[in-house]
Amino acid sequence: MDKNNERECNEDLIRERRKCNFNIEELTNIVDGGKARTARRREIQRLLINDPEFLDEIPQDYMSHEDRYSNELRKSAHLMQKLADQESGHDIHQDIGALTGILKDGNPLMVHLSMFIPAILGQANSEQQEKWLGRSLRNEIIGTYAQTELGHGTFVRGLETRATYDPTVEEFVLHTPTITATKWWPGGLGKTCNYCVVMAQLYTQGRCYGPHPFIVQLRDEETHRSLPGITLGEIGPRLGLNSNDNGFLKFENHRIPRTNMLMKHSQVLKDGTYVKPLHNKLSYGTMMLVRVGIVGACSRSLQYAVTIATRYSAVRHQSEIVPGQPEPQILDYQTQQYKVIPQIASVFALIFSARSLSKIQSSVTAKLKDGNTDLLPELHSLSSGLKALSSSDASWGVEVCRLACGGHGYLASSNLPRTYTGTTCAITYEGENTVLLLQVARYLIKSYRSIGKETGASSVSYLADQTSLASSSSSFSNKALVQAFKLSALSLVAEAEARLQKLCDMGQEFYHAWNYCSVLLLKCAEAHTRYYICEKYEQTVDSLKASEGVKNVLQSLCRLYLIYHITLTHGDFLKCGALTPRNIAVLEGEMCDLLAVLRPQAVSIVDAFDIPDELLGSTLGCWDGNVYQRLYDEALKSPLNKTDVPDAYYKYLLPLMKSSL
Ligand SMILES: CC/C=C\C/C=C\C/C=C\C/C=C\C/C=C\C/C=C\C=C\C(=O)SCCNC(=O)CCNC(=O)[C@H](O)C(C)(C)COP(=O)(O)OP(=O)(O)OC[C@H]1O[C@@H](n2cnc3c(N)ncnc32)[C@H](O)[C@@H]1OP(=O)(O)O
Ligand SMILES: Cc1cc2nc3c(=O)[nH]c(=O)nc-3n(C[C@H](O)[C@H](O)[C@H](O)COP(=O)(O)OP(=O)(O)OC[C@H]3O[C@@H](n4cnc5c(N)ncnc54)[C@H](O)[C@@H]3O)c2cc1C
Repeated sequence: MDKNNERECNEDLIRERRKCNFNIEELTNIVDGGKARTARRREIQRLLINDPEFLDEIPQDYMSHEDRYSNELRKSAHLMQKLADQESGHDIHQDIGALTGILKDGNPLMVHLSMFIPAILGQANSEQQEKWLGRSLRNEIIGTYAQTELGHGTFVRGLETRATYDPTVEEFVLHTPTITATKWWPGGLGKTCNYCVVMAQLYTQGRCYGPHPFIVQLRDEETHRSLPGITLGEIGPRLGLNSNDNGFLKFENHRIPRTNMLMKHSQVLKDGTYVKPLHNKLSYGTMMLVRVGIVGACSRSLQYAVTIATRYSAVRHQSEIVPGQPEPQILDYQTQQYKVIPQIASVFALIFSARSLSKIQSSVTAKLKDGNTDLLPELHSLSSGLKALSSSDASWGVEVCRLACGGHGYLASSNLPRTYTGTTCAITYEGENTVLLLQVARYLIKSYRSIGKETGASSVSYLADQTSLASSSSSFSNKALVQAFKLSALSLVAEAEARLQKLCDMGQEFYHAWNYCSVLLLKCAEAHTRYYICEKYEQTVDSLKASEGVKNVLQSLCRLYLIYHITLTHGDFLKCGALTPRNIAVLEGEMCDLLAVLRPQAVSIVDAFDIPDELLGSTLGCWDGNVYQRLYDEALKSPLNKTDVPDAYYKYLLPLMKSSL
């Protein structure tokens, strides 16, 4: 589609784009993280969308379960080949964002890329990397990450799969002792992978040392048949990601060499001696890495959904605002703006926090190389909190966008249902959100109780700022609003700690008291993480070197985000005295003003997300706004439309209609 050719475009969208008062390309560069990254993303996307191999013969929704898998595997394999062929040496992990949308409904190689390779990088020692990293990067072996079992997902310490060391032959014996110990869920495990990293309870010299990672060959490298002692299969249809062949796996006393235990952090020596790691949660590192990646992935899903909903809201006309006048664009309804525009603001919140988290991760990783694990707990807390809030915000945001498109949003061809099912899974995988938030709360309470001790953890240093509990501000700058978030988080942590302490003073065991306070603890974790997001948003926008137009747009979006979230949880702000009822009322009024200010820029802001139509894959969200013709054309692809009268009519309906004669 030629974006300069207005003649092909819907008139409403032409008018919207003429209202733009900022430099779209500049905003695109901010979204991508710089001009060079925009250029690189575009180059990759051009490479993909001009390739007919990525086209589906028929829409996926009309394919059988097997055909869907096969079709996505075909495209995934082609994608890997294509990226490997590029002389410019694309780093698929760096460029993962550029690939969003090319593969639909999951892809069978996703966990190979996002977990198997990172597990080798993060958990294997140098000899092991020598053996497996190159092969996995060249796709000579394809792997997954098999941790979750039928009986245990969250509680990793409760895993039942055993790896028992046999020093006589220097092998581990992998065994699945019960039905509940069956590995269940790993992406690509069913039919695609021939290797995997298995998390199993390590037994040596008669002692259990807890879950550790092992690399295990599952299938013959020539025939792809599952190896003796291994039972493998796919777990069946899911809400979404149906081409991911999530699988099950059982071991029957399956033997692997000692050197298949991933030994970067802990080791089992030939005689069976266990050498412990620097920190006992280092074996959870792969999960932490992916949690960081999920924050960015969620911002991309939301970009897709909000691009669709905003463009459609500009094209769609419905009802009337002024009696007797033509039907307005639905984007002119304030309630519609309230659905869509905060989601645009949320995209930037997630982008900026993802970047900040990535930086922290890099510095913690660098310190780990020098044997310093001091900041690991803080990274665990931040990555858990941000993974949880980004996935729940994005899932809710995508669903709001779907609802904002009325009936058409329910159609598969809008691409909103699939965007939703592809996002909501992130609430569950890589650590169920409630569970991760309770990990954040654990860290907060611990930090609160150790006020005065120097930990070097900056994200919780505010907990020591007791004076701020008394100081509600009368100013309403963005900085002042961020302070209100801080006050609200601090006050919730203080309240939860006091409640816990009171219960313990009354004789309750700490763990019972913890469970009894866990709804409040969850709120603490959410408030703390929201404060982190708001602070990064405000700081990033404030320090941004940008043109006036772009800066104004981002400042308005940031302010909308702050106010929107205050209004959603205003009780917490009132309770701690950070804001008064009058303040809240003023902010609510200002939120409506901001919606009106941002409304004329909405289409241009989502244009700045720069998602090519071929990747957006939506009848409602295309750049040209030619919504109705596309909806009609897609409907014609339904196999039911191949004949005027379907066979099922003769088989079932006709007999029913004639039965009473
Ligand atoms: C080069 C590659 C680059 C990039 C690639 C990366 C990303 C790709 C990009 C985008 C991703 C997009 C899409 C996603 C892709 C794939 C998703 C598809 C597949 C999904 C896979 C999975 O779901 S795998 C399975 C995931 N499972 C879980 O997450 C389980 C959750 N449970 C747990 O983590 C733990 O059980 C628990 C943390 C809840 C509790 O652990 P437990 O051992 O029982 O804990 P306790 O003994 O109670 O101790 C708690 C103390 O331990 C500390 N702790 C816990 N975890 C950590 C950690 N990771 N690090 C540091 N410390 C940790 C905790 O703070 C407690 O400390 P105390 O001091 O308070 O005791
Ligand atoms: C699409 C998808 C892909 C996946 N891919 C993989 C993969 O590649 N590899 C892999 O190993 N796994 C994978 N998983 C599994 C995933 O990691 C687990 O489903 C997840 O960790 C949650 O565990 P669970 O299913 O056992 O839920 P449960 O832990 O049983 O959770 C059920 C409920 O119990 C609550 N709950 C549990 N523990 C606590 C607690 N301590 N405190 C309070 N509430 C609690 C939860 O909040 C939740 O409401 C995948 C899952 C999905 C959905």
